[in-house]
Amino acid sequence: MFSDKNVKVIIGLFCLSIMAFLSHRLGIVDTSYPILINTNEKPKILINSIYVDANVDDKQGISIQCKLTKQEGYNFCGIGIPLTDGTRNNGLDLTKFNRLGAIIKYTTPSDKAKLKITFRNFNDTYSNLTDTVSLKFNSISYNPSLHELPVVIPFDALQVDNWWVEQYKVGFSDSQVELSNVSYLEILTDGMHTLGDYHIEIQCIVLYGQLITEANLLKLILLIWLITVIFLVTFQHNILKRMSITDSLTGLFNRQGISNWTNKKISSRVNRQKLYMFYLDLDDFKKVNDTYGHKVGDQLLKGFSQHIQNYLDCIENIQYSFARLSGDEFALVILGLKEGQIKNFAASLLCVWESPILLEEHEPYARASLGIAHLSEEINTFDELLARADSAMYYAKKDGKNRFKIFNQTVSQDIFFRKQTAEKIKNAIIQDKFYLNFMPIFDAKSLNMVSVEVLLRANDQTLQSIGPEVFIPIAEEYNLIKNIDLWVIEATFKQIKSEFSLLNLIPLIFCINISSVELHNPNFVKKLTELLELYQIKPQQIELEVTETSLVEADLMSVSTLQEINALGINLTLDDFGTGYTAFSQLINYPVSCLKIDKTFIDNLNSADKTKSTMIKAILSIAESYKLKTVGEGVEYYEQYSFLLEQGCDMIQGYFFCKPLSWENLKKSLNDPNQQKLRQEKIINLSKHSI
Ligand SMILES: Nc1nc2c(ncn2[C@@H]2O[C@H](COP(=O)(O)OP(=O)(O)OP(=O)(O)O)[C@@H](O)[C@H]2O)c(=O)[nH]1
Repeated sequence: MFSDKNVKVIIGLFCLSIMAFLSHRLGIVDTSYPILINTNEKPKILINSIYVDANVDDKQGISIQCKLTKQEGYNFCGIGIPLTDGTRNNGLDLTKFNRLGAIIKYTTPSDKAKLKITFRNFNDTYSNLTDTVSLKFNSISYNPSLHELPVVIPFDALQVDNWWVEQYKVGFSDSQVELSNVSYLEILTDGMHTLGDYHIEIQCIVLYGQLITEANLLKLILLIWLITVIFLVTFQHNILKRMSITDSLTGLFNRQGISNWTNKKISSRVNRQKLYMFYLDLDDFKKVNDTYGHKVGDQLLKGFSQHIQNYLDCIENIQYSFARLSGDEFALVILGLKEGQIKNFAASLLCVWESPILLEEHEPYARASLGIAHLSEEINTFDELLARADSAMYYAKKDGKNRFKIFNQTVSQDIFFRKQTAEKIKNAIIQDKFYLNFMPIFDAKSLNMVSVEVLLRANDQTLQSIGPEVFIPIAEEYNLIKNIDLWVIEATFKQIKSEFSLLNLIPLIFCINISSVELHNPNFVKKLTELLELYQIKPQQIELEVTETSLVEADLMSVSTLQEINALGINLTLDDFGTGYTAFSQLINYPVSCLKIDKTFIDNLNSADKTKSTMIKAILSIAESYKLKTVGEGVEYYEQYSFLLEQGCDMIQGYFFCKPLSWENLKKSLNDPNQQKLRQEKIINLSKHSI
């Protein structure tokens, strides 16, 4: 619970407490008060009998000479030392002292004679200035001949004189020793039982005490501990509270912080119409991490947030809250902009990070997509507002990134559509409404069918009408793709098993597409292995296709998953090759055995622009040098086929030879020996025409 700093404070305080206690015990905080030096009042002779003569000499210390001439009644003689000017509440407070040290020489006719020391305390409840005897007698009697000099008398040994208690009829509470307002110190013979000379010579009387009593010191230490602990707990609580709303990397608010801020503004209902939420997501931030490393990525996030903050601080008449939500996602809530200003503001925000962000060694560019949502009447919480801005941002990304999109009716309808589609996908999985089609792939030279790409189809009408190119990305967005991938793999394996003998005679490879999320799914390879065993499928019968774009990140996990798949004996194809950013030299890092040239290159082969054909030539030549097989997909015309054949493409896939087949038609095609011949004849005929 406590931070290192707090632990240090506690340890420090503990040491100080011990030191204070030990110092107290060792007397370092002791104090003393020499009475004879500090009093200006004249000592007084105290006697109670006409048979006693006394005279005082106060030149060196104070001494008194008494002579008892006749023994009758109780006789005493001594010195009274006034400690005050005699006014009622002007006595000494001796409570901070705990002992008295005295050098008093006492000469008597008998060595049994005792000396009495009395502190006289004034207390309004029983004392009267006109009757000095009414001052309480806090006394001790001792025999000086039994003690070495100086004698030390602890105050604990003082007692209130009994005769005084009885004479003044004081109650229990007042018959205790009391030293808070001491007016006199008396040093007397405690009775004079033998005739003769009594001599009291007071050389020195010192009161000893401590600046603070042990009990008070302990109380003080306890109080300091209490205050410190309360302070530390409050301090710690504030730190934790602050941490709980702060992003540690950028120092901005985190999601909780901006949520609190925004919800307060929403509930205050002031200026609602001027509150806008901006959802910012950096574009292609993964690439920054991959190219420069996470440390630079972190610096970029900091630099980016600083750029925006600096910009916002220059804008007058707005209130804002800016937060990092997670990863490369930020939220900005602005209060004070009018509707007409929003587009300009968003456009200027996009310019803020146009210049490169200067880091120690690199100068990476930050680009971001913005989603904007306005606080309308039907929105009551931060989360609702954020969800809208997030959806709008999603569209800004889809439209090409580095732009802004304001949440509107179209966005809202599209979200509704996507949610509904996701629901349908879920139901289709549960109700087994998917089925498979098979797209043949032919050897470019022999035109023999060597493999088929497994295609997912849905029985559900809506899914059928929108097609897999729309519903598969939605399945990815709603995290349903893993279920679909496994469904396709298992369904394919079941079909292969059902035609075991046919597929034993005609070796055909089934190419199955898997989503990029499987490359980060630690259970995928295990599940794949289980299914291979369950349906007794030979790994050589299967090929898995991953899109090139899923490998852009080139992270270690993707590569290691690919290696594990490869180790099972399953070959890998890089699908849609040419659309991603894979440098050709990177191909060596991926354990793939085949490249599938993206359809967009083949579609545009006939155009005047020769960049596509140049690209195909480059891909084919690099594949040859890396000893990778190649497939040209989306071949629809003879010219496309002949170009690919001429350039050395190994396999061809496309409507030119065959459309996707159902399982039944695939079987028929496999069983028909004339099919290959027909394809060859088609080529021969078309080649004659083209000459
Ligand atoms: N350096 C750094 N990277 C992070 C941090 N948190 C998340 N990331 C990475 O940020 C990247 C976020 O990527 P995405 O937003 O999904 O993808 P993108 O590359 O920005 O692509 P688009 O958003 O589609 O433009 C991931 O690679 C995360 O691993 C962080 O604290 N520091």
